[in-house]
Amino acid sequence: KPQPAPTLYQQLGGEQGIHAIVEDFAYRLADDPELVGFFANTNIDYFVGSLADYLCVVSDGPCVYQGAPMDKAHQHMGIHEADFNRLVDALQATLLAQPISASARNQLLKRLAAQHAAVMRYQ
Ligand code: HEM
Repeated sequence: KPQPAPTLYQQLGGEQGIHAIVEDFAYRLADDPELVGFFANTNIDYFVGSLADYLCVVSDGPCVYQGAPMDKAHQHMGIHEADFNRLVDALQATLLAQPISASARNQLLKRLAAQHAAVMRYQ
């Protein structure tokens, strides 16, 4: 009997895989002098949990995202195009450091890139 194609969530390693992604990503943000300032007033435990839920939903996983929509979540942070690209590069480095296939990595980056307009809406 043919097996259903694995969801992107499964390809990312499910709950454990996404946990590892957000953890690695948070360390990269903290280590990046250009990005860390954006998170100066952020509750990092909350952020990491909410980002994990978000990535789970975006990858068709069995989660509920209860945070703000992407336009409101980032409004008036003064995010410039270069900041956006830098954050995506940090995420790319995270995904490369995890046991994730190129196909899954590119699918996730594509789904997140689709949020560019929303994130930049109120900058
Ligand atoms: C496609 C790109 C992005 C995605 C998918 C994304 C996703 C998220 C999510 C899910 C949250 C949690 C929101 C909540 O729980 O209400 C969040 C918060 C945040 N994001 Fe992003 N983000 C993106 C781009 C960026 C960029 C480019 C920056 C800055 C350079 C940034 C800075 C922040 C900060 C500082 C917070 C925490 C806000 C707070 O403390 O309340 N994000 N983001």
